[in-house]
Formats: sequence, structure tokens, C-alpha cells
Amino acid sequence: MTENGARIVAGGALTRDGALLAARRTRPAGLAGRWELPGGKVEPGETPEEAVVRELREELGVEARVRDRIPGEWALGRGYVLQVWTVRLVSGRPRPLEDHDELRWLPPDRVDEVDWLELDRPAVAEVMRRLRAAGPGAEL
Ligand SMILES: Nc1nc2c([nH]c(=O)n2[C@H]2C[C@H](O)[C@@H](COP(=O)(O)OP(=O)(O)OP(=O)(O)O)O2)c(=O)[nH]1
Repeated sequence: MTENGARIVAGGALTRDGALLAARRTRPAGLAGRWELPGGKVEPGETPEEAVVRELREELGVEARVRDRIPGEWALGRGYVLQVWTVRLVSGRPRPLEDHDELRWLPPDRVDEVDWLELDRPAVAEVMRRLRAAGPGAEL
């Protein structure tokens, strides 16, 4: 929970070779087809960082390591807020195992190629700013 008592949805910004991984949701109906950062709700007894690692294992079948928090949080409604961390791949190749039906690696100049969930846009913009600043081939 945050200091304000909100429950956290933790998103993982996985970057590799100068690109960010975007995932297309399959549910619920109102969000299906929109693109997001993989992740999910932090469970009781879990840190947000642990939740990111668990969700990327479940959803993408990869092992990942959490790096930095992207500053900010975005209210999702019903007492949830979205927080985002940069993550690096430790092993595996991401596949859409659960909750998503397509994945795409997007470099900064292709960020608008997919229809991002509104609330993800500020964090995605910050990740893209960092990727640009870090130069070609960067991972964050
Ligand atoms: N995972 C994720 N959810 C997001 C993002 N942006 C955003 O608005 N959301 C919303 C969609 C969902 O309403 C909610 C997260 O739910 P979820 O379905 O991913 O979480 P979960 O895997 O723990 O789900 P569940 O088993 O409890 O259904 O937050 C994002 O970047 N990643």
C-alpha cells in the first residue's frame, strides 16, 4: 500500500537494445486491445518490486531484475494506483502467456505505434526519454 492507503498495481518497463516492451491486454473487455506495461496488483505481504518480478514470470515467462522506480503514480480508480519500475531481463524470452496476446519491442521513435492505456503514457514517455538519452542499444 502507498502512504495514502491505496493498493499498488506495479508495472514493469522492460528495456533491451534501445526498445521498451509493450503488451496488448486481452481482458477485461473494456481494456482488451489496449497496450500496457506488463505487471499487476501487489499481493499482501509482497513488495511492489517482488510483484513486478512475479508478474513478469507469470505473464511473460521470464526472469527479470528490478532497477529503478519511475517517479510518479497514477490513480486507477477503486483505490488502486499505478507505479512503474524499470526492469532488466535476466533470462528467457518474453512470450504472451497470460493476460496478453501480443508483445512488441518499441524504440522511442515507434512509441505511438500502439494504443497505450491512458494512464501508462506519462511513465512510457519518461522511459522513452531515458532510452533516447542513453543512446542506441541501451537498456535501463
Ligand atoms: N498490469 C497493468 N495494469 C494496468 C496498467 N495500466 C493500467 O491502467 N492498468 C490497470 C488495468 C487493470 O484494471 C489493473 C491491473 O490489473 P491486472 O489484471 O493487470 O492485475 P492482476 O494481474 O494482479 O489481476 P487479477 O488477477 O487481480 O485480475 O490496472 C499497466 O501498465 N499494467
